[in-house]
Amino acid sequence: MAALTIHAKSHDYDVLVERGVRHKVGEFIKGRYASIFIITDEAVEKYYLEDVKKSLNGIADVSTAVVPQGESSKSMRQYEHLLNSCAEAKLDRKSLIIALGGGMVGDLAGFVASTYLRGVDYMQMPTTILAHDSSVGGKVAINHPKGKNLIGCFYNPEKVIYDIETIETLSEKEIRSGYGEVVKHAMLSDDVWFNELLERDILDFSDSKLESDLTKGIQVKAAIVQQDEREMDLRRHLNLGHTLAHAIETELGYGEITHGEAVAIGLLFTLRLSESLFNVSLPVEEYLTWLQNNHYPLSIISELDTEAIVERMKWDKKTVDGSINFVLIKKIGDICVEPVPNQHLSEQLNMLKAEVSGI
Ligand SMILES: NC(=O)c1ccc[n+]([C@@H]2O[C@H](COP(=O)([O-])OP(=O)(O)OC[C@H]3O[C@@H](n4cnc5c(N)ncnc54)[C@H](O)[C@@H]3O)[C@@H](O)[C@H]2O)c1
Ligand SMILES: O=C(O)C(=O)C[C@@H](O)[C@H](O)[C@H](O)COP(=O)(O)O
Ligand SMILES: [Zn+2]
Repeated sequence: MAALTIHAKSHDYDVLVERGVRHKVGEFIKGRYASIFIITDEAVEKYYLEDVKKSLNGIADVSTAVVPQGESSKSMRQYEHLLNSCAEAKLDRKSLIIALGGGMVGDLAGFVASTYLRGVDYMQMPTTILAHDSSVGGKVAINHPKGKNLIGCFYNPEKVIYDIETIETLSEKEIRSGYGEVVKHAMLSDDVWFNELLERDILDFSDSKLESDLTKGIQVKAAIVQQDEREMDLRRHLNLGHTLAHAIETELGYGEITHGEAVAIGLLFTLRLSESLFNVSLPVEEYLTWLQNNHYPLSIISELDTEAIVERMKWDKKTVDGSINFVLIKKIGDICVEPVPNQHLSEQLNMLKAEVSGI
């Protein structure tokens, strides 16, 4: 069991990482709330909703809402649907919303919690590898056709209860997706962890390796969000790889590529782009080999229209006055943010497309 307390401006909250902890959720909530509203998706409902409901038996009135699985549910439509469900369930300021699922559910349910009655308490119960990232730090949002997470706010959970036993039912694609954010945290951190990760087949993880990766990822994120909760400066580092990733996700249509796979590709571009700007040598070949060995969908890059992607990148939230600010890397663990001219981004994207189509 690993536990960490995040010191946020609004309140401190604990992140508990433990196998099987979904069966004990009631213990953490007892006596605090009169009613509980669990938001989940269709796939997670099938596996874990009953366990959580059982653990809340006799603790409070429990109602549930189930949204379709997939990124397209992070939408105005599902947001409105959930607000209606909150009203129908007569939730009040002594109610708790539980987000049971991956990052899609966490972002959507968190945004509902942040706006219903101008804010009710919510708890994150992540069930994917990727959600070691999304469940911590309080960014909640839905997507807009123009860009990812364009409608949202910062709203911290009361608690994060992470039952890593739930990861056993994830598909290979979702393990790959989750490791996109794990490798991002390793790049932000140090080359010991990064190099060790590159040695590994991510489908072949042991429980202890997985727990250690997730705990380290959460620690990297926690250290940053505690210093800069609202992304005035340092928190932009957590967006490493995301300017391209979000552009790809939006261009292809939400859900056509997973967020973590897009991030993994965005990180490859970031390494190449950083080399071109700083005259440094980065472990690009090693990272590319790891991506190939683990079957990340690199060929998608060659299908993209370069100018369309550059246009999409302008919707990044770090863009100021039309200038795209990119999170760049000088060496593993040494990160900076700088404006990059559109022309240079186009050239580098074309070069990466050529490189990837040749492998
Ligand atoms: N708020 C943040 O800081 C933050 C950080 C990173 C990512 N995100 C967001 O998170 C989302 C991606 O999260 P995700 O990758 O968890 O996606 P997701 O929530 O869509 O889950 C991926 C798929 O796995 C299924 N699933 C979830 N848990 C399962 C389990 N235990 N067993 C079997 N199937 C399971 C889901 O039904 C879904 O089909 C994106 O919207 C991204 O923008 C937010
Ligand atoms: O927590 C953050 O800050 C991050 O940037 C983490 C990212 O992994 C995550 O995808 C986040 O939702 C992206 O935020 P956005 O502000 O670029 O939408
Ligand atoms: Zn992300």
